[in-house]
Amino acid sequence: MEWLTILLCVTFSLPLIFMLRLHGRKKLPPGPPSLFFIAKFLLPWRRVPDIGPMLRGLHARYGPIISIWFLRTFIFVADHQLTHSFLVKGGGNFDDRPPPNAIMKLFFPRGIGVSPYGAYWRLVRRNITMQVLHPSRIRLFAPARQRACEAMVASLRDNDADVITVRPLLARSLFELIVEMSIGARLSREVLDEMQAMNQEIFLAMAEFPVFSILPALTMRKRWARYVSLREMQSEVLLPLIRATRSADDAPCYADSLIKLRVADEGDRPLTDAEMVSLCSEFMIVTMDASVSMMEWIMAELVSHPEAQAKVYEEVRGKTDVSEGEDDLPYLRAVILESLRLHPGAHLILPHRVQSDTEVGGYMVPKGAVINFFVADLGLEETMWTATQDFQPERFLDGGADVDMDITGSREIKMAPFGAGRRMCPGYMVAMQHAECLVGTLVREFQWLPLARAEDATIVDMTEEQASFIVMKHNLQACIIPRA
Ligand code: HEM
Repeated sequence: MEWLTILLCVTFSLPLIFMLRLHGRKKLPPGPPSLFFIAKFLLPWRRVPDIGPMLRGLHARYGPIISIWFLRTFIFVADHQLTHSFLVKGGGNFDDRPPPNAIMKLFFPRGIGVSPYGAYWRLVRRNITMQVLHPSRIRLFAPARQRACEAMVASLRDNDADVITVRPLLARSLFELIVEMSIGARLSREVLDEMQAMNQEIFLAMAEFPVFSILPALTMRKRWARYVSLREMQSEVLLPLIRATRSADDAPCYADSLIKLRVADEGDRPLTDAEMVSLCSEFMIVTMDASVSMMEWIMAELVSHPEAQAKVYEEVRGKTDVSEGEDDLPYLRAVILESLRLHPGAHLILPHRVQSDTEVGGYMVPKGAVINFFVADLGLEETMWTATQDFQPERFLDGGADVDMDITGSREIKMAPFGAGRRMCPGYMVAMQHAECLVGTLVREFQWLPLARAEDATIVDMTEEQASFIVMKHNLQACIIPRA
């Protein structure tokens, strides 16, 4: 039944789409015919992230900026300078977001990431930046980081398994930390398990096949009903935690700031329950997988490169608190940057929407168009980097070619794992600090070795898989030796 509905929707949309594509074709960037795109991308088994690898081929054929018509103009950009022109030099013209798809609207209806450019977005963005992610606030969570690291090390010491699977270990420690930062609670293992499972289900829903997110009530009735009940559960679990009374001795958490926030433009009203649940779950769900994937790749590179691991160890040994953001771990910071260059997380950053007609690179970029930035290959571009395939953290250290690389891209974009411009990820500093803290602790306490396989005892399988992020196809497994 679901199949029949999809087929009918697509069939009846085709003539209209084709006519609309012809209209307005003149000055747009080149691109494949809409029909080709629909036939390839809107197949029922496609998932949202599948568009990344498809775009690589389209850019190779049509150039660094392409357009595709599907109910509106979609522009795809895969070039350092053009990305900089849009996101950094473009003023406010590209800082809007398109309306969220049905799944994002259900789970995060008033999240920062999906909010259109305007007063509400400025309010909630300023709030998270100043009240939670500002370095002075991050410092207050040092005890929480310490607890998460100690629990992680204890779980490894108590574990007598020969082989450690790294991802779930990192995911649990980071989740404990993120929960404490967002709702100020230290939850039991059972509650954390339940919340992690629920969040994972919501996260996977975000990558559903695009047609499902266009017409969910028609195309995926059963699944949609499940998602609606998940959203209800999400509110039931989170609201009491957000509204709970917290001790004045604890660091002020995200929920505290949301309760105090007032929307001045709307009669100075407080945030609604739905808004607070949206914002807290955005903090807990959307950011988790990106951070865990980043750390798993970093660990994989360190297991593959024992000489780099030894240098990280030299830096962190003897430090009780690894990384309090004092720039005192230059080599580990360089390892993180090098890993992000090679494994940038996602093919595309979040979509932006054009606010007024503009000409860029000789092409018309019309008002209302949705612009996507294909950032996955920026770190491998041979015109920008040397030895692109090699793992060389030294490039980011004194004397290295990229010592001045600016991850915010304000001067120049060389890689953009966190986006750039006014809608750049506000959590980039905390994400890197958490990586320093967790990875640094793992290396301080244990030596990490590849699995001893008969064929080659030094190889880690770095094959990528396109999930919601670019993840390791085979979760990193390693052997550990406690450091003396
Ligand atoms: C490795 C971890 C992370 C990666 C790779 C990442 C990446 C990104 C990217 C690419 C964007 C879109 C930028 C754009 O549209 O130009 C974004 C947006 C965002 N990120 Fe992150 N992020 C990470 C961790 C975090 C963390 C830890 C937080 C918060 C605690 C966070 C909060 C946000 C928010 C709220 C937005 C929406 C910004 C807006 O639309 O104004 N992220 N992130």
